[in-house]
Amino acid sequence: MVETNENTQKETVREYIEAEGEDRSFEELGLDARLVRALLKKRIEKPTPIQHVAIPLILEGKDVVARAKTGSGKTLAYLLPLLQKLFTANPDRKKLAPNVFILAPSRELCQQIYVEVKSLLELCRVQLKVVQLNSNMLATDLKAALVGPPDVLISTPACIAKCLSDSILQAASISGSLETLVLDEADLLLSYGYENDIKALTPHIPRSCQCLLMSATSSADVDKLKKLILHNPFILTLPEVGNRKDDVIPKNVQQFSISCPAADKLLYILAMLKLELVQKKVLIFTNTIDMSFRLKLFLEKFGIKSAVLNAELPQNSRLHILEEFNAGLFDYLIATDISQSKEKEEAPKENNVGSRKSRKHAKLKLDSEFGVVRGIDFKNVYTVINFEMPHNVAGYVHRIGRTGRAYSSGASISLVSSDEMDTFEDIRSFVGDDENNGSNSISEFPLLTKNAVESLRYRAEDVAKSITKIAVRESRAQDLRNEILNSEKLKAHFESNPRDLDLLKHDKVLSKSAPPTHLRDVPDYLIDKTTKEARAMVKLTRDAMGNNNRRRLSKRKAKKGGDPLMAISAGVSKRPHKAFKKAGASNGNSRDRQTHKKTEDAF
Ligand SMILES: Nc1ncnc2c1ncn2[C@@H]1O[C@H](COP(=O)(O)OP(=O)(O)OP(=O)(O)O)[C@@H](O)[C@H]1O
Repeated sequence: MVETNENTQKETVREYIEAEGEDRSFEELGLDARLVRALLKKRIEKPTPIQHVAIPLILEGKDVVARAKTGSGKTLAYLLPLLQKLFTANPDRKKLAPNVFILAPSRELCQQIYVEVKSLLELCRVQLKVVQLNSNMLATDLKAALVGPPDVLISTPACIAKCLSDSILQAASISGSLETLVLDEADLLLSYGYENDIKALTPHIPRSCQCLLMSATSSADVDKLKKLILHNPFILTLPEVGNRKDDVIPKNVQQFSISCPAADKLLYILAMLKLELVQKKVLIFTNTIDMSFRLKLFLEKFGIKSAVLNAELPQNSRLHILEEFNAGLFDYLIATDISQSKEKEEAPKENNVGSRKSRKHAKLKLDSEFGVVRGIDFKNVYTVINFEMPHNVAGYVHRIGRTGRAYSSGASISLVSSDEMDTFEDIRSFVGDDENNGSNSISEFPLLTKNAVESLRYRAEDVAKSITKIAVRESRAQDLRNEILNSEKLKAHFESNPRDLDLLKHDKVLSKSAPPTHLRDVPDYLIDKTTKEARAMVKLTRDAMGNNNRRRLSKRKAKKGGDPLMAISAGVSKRPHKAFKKAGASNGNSRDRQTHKKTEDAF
């Protein structure tokens, strides 16, 4: 194996960026006209920085390790050149196994990559065989899928290892045919317990195979993989996504916090959502599944419908919930991304169902926190709310990374109680909050006034009391039963109608009794002037962003059978309207005035 000389390579890349400039178009990066046209149809016009550097290097056949922040477009950075190489490959070359393996840590991610590849191929009108395999498939189905063989195989390392050990894939065929190997979300693969599966594959990776490692964070695990698989890679850690810790959160995400007692969190989130002080769509994080159901039940009493997403749900349901949320069929998704051994919520390996192997690894438990959401491209999420704070900085970075994807903007609001203050301080210092320096990365959320909160206290506390532990447990069990039934229906249905999103709804009301009508609307006399102004401003921005049209548009497209994901991206302008800048919000509080400018930019 050639010794990796990272320093030399880093220098080369830096020189490369400086020499080539940073504002080249996709054509200028050497991309095929069909791919450029396909991107335009997806409203993707200019490369992101990681694409800017990675695409030409991958086209040249270099091994690449790319580290770029969440939402920076890493998937297209490798997919575009990889497809282009397949477009121009000699069709008569020897092929006994797929030419390209794309390995990702979860089935959700495999599915996401698969959908992206299929849509690019459809738009390019190029016929390539792409398959997505998972370990739960029967050996006969795996064999049938590999007949051909396909050009691109998207899977988890566990499934590849299974195919090898069951002789569904022949080691010699891989050695003779594999041209490109991608390890996506490489920082997760080892911590998800895939080390042995990857080691089963490595001896069969031919020396000529181009290897690409994509990750959002650097870690000892990425280094280990690098040594295991790569020869002399280009290490891409772009200056703008460099090692400085304050670079980790995308600049287009405005971060806010609200300090409040733990017991008041339901009240605070109710005030934010009910008074429409945050921009939709909203992704809300809780630390336990029980809390997500408590929150869902609480919000639905006030007429706010939401869906829950967690590692306990069957795979098909999880994929379907994601699809519906991405298509804009509901605006509030409550996700639980932290596994609680107490609750047996392990989320390891591809299907996030606890396994013996995974439970052995304490390290896995820590990293499996991100099993449900890490790397998932939630479309058009504007606001991420930490209803409960993540347990560490990495959790924060990955949660916040679900908004502000690519060139879009977003906001995050963290509800911080006194017992979460230590973690919050760690996060603040990590993201570069330094009061002494006058820099303030996480500001106090300025739109929610004390009056607004207090106006809802009586109702909120009354309703919160009615949501007992038993009610939460029953709802959780009910939802799981529903989703298991759904999952079977979905499986059958998706086989014949892969794009039909309207079959099942995931944001349905769980309470046995209908929400009381008097809680649905907040009477006008309860809302003070400042809150009304803030709400008007958020509404104005929403209108300007076209968010109100999104729902209608996506539903219409979904009914027609069009690609709902594309329908959204085509329908939404991600830029706030100028008019918004003119609208103001002030609650008379001087600290709020200080952050006012920042809020204008954010919303
Ligand atoms: N050049 C571009 N211009 C605009 N949007 C883009 C561009 N490239 C990718 N996107 C969009 O940005 C979003 C995020 O891309 P992607 O999922 O590849 O990010 P990522 O870097 O893999 O993030 P993560 O580390 O969280 O997985 C996707 O919706 C993608 O379609």
